[in-house]
Amino acid sequence: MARPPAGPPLLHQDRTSATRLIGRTLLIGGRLFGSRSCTSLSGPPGAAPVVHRMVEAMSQLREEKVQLQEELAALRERLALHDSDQQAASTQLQNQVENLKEKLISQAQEVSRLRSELGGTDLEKHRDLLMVENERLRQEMRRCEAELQELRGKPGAACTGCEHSQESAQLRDKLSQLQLEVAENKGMLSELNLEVQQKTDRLAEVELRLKDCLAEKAQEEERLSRRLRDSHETIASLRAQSPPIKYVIKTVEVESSKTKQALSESQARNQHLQEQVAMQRQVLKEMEQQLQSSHQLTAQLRAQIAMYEAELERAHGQMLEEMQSLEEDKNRAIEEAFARAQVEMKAVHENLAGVRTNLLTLQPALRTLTNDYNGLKRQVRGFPLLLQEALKSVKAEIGQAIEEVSSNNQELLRKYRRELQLRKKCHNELVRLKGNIRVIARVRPVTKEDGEGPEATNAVTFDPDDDSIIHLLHKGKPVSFELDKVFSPRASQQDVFQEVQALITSCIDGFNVCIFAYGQTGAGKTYTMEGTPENPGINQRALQLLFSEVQEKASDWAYTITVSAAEIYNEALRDLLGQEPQEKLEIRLCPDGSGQLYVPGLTEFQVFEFGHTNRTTEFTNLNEHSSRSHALLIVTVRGVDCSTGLRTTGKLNLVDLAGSERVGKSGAEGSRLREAQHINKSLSALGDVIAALRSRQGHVPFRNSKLTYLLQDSLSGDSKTLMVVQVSPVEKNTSETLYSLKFAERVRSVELGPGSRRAELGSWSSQEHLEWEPACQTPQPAARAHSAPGSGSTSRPGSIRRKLQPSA
Ligand SMILES: Nc1ncnc2c1ncn2[C@@H]1O[C@H](COP(=O)(O)OP(=O)(O)OP(=O)(O)O)[C@@H](O)[C@H]1O
Repeated sequence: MARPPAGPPLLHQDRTSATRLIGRTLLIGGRLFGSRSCTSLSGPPGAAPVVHRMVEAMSQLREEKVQLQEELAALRERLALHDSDQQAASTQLQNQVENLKEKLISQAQEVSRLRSELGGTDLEKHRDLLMVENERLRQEMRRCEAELQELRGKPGAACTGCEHSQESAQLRDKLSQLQLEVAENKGMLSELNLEVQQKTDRLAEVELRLKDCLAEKAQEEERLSRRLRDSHETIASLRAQSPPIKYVIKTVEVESSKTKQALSESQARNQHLQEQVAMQRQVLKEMEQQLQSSHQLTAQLRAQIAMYEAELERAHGQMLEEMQSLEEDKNRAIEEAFARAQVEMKAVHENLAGVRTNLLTLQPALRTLTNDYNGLKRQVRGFPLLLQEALKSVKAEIGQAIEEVSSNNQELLRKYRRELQLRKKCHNELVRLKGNIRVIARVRPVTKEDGEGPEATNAVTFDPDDDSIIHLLHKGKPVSFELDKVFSPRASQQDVFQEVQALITSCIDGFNVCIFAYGQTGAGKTYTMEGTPENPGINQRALQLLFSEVQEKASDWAYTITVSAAEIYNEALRDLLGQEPQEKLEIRLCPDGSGQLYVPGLTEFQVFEFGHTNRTTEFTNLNEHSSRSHALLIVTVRGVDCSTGLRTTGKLNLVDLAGSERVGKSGAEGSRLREAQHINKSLSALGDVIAALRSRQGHVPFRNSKLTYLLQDSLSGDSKTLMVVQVSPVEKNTSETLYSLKFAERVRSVELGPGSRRAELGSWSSQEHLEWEPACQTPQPAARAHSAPGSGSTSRPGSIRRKLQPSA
């Protein structure tokens, strides 16, 4: 029988063929046993048919026997084939196990080789080397430090100065640099140590795993070989037992499949182990690379250390050289110094000899000096006493000097005041000569009409050293004005009159004089000009003065004083002493061609009596008795020198102007408004005249108002003019005060020219002649020049202003 070709001992193929075999065997068995049972049951008792059937059965059995024999042969053949397959498979397994063993052995060898090559020994060696290197560097450092210390301690080092210290500093720098590098090396060493430790640990782990793998492999191997042995035994026993072959074949087939499965498992495990080995190899390779880089690093470090050592060596050499040169310098310097010292010593010795001889000659001088010193000492002891006496005398001298100085000061002050007076006089004289309008200011006291509160506070101050200065605080701003004289609220009527009396008396000498009071309503104009019965003002005092002056001169001069009183109310001039006070008067030029003005029909009283109170006053919001008209008191003094016949005429105009309040502020309306408008118009006309006079214009607009027309004589060159600007001190009136003071300053700068005296020999002018008879020729008491109702001696002095009833 031909054996089937030995195929690959694959488990799958074997399993299918074995299954087919078992199936056929069972089929054959079935028939076999089936036919047997049939034979035993169906034997007929007849001969022929029975024999026939038996023969048939026999032949059938023979066929079947042949068939079975063939099948058995085939089975045997197949069994032999199976045996050879199994043998091949086991051989293959054995080969595989052998291979694995070899591989394991080689791996173990490789591991041991790696261990021997790269393992702990080399790394440890490397580490040891680094440690040794480190130790050597430390020793080097210590040696450098010791040298440095030694250099510092050397005596010559101190005198070498800054060069040595620079060298030392350099060395110190190098040393610190080396220390730094050693520290870095130390760090790297510790890192390497750590790395080596990690690698050693990993290697031990790999070894352990390899050992485990080997043990597993050995176990597996043993198990497989045991099974193989079992399989062999089974096969042998199968071979020995051929009759129950079917069962055995089946068992073998089952066993064979299990074996195959185990084989495949062991192959898979083998695969896994191989992968692990490959991985371990990879790890080992990486470790090798790391070790390589560590080697390189170590080599670099070594090179650096060698470089530093060389540098240190060089620095050390340099330092030694420097020290040597310094030592030489020092020795040289010492020698030079020594030589110099010897020379100097010699010179000193020589000097000493000279000094000794000098000393001998100086001894007598010293003796005298000692005597002097003793004398001085005695003097010094007595010095405090001397000093005290000197101080006393000096103090006395100083006291005397101070007294002298203070008396001098007093004298100077007196002189200064005198000079001041003189200056004033000179100024006044200058003013007179220049014909300036003199301007004085008078500040009234705060009255209860001013009210209370911040509006009634004082806004005017004075200069204590200069009585011509007035300060005004207007809206928080201080403004100063300089006038000819400023009277504070404390000034009396007499004080003010004293200032103007010289001016008044000059009209006895034939001068025209004009005094007018200007200012805001309620600022005190009437008070200054008229005053009160108890405390009269300029008007009354002027008349009194004139009368007393005239009386004093009565022996040589015959004087006549006449008085007229007029008011300008709403631009109408009215006679306050006439019979018809409502009659309007006109101002005319004198027909004598003198250019003088006169008022025809104006009542003129001779003697010592004057004006009745026919002055227009009215209530306003500002002043209960506010004057709404300009009031004029005209005093004419005519004199004749009894011996020479010289005649003089002086006119004194005393004007109390109406209040310069603003229309809006006064709250006036109707007839009061008209009054205010007229007053303002006349005052602005006065301003225009002043402006024209200041700027020396050819035309002065005197005729623009009755007031300026009437005052034309007083405001032109023939007259001596004085303005009293009345000032309210309170805060609420500062705007008006400012305006008044500005106007006053403007008026002050007007130059009218020196006043001229009206004196002439011969007759009076026709007008005067008509009105006056000289007292020398017919001496009589005061006589009326012009008849007027109510004439006669009205000796009661009083206000020349009259009061009109509000309804008038
Ligand atoms: N120097 C002063 N001492 C005391 N009282 C004064 C002084 N000056 C003015 N007065 C008082 O102030 C008030 C106003 O004064 P006065 O009537 O003279 O003002 P005025 O300027 O004439 O007013 P108007 O323009 O309205 O006539 C009066 O009561 C007056 O007595």
